Amino acid sequence: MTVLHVENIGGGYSEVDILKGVELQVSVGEIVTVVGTNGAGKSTLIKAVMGLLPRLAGRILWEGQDIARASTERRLNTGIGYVPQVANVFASLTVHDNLLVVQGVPEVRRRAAEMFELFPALQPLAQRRAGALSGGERQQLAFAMALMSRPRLICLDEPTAALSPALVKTVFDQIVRLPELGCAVLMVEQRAREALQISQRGYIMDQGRVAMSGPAAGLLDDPRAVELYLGHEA
Ligand SMILES: Nc1ncnc2c1ncn2[C@@H]1O[C@H](COP(=O)(O)OP(=O)(O)OP(=O)(O)O)[C@@H](O)[C@H]1O
Repeated sequence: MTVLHVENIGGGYSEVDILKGVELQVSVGEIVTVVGTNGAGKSTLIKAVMGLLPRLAGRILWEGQDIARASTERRLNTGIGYVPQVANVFASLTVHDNLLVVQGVPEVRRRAAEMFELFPALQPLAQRRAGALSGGERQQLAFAMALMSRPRLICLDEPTAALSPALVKTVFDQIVRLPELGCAVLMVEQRAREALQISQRGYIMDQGRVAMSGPAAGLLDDPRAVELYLGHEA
């Protein structure tokens, strides 16, 4: 069952179109990855889904309702979670307080306790200021904050950016578990091969358009996708 249907969207930050007729779907239980060339519009697509793009044409159907003109707050409240690439935690607050300040969460202390079970590495850091976390710890906190409201879809903007190879694995391992929690994933990633390896389906973007799409395993095996966009296995 499709939960998110991005229907032929266009738009951008000014009068120049960055997205040009992008079509994309995410179903229940899926991990869907968007990869592609630098500047292709991958992060812009995530911003469009979250209502953060100044100019947008087309429809974004969330569980059948068009949310293309809804506020970001409403999208968050209707079950879409978001982990931005930067500025994704409050540096001056403790880890625990970062979880407690998430808006509109019932039984917030109990949910925060659940997050410490889900991300055990955060438990001993509960009283540390988030500004003093490592990159990987901070990313786990950002995930935990997004999961506090039990979203049915989470949008991740380059979740492994600036992480060491060991931490990249930890973060991808966390992402793989999200569908089991009832949360589908739409992720934009520079680490194209690794991200597709944990995904059911993928989209390859080039200059604001979807150049190729399909089952992730098929894209990883496609000579044209490998040659133009994914590179050969290391
Ligand atoms: N806030 C902004 N204002 C104006 N133009 C922007 C803004 N953010 C991005 N752009 C432009 O939009 C285009 C697409 O950027 P975007 O960040 O979506 O690409 P991307 O595919 O995520 O790239 P990368 O893989 O390099 O992160 C680029 O030309 C970029 O310069």
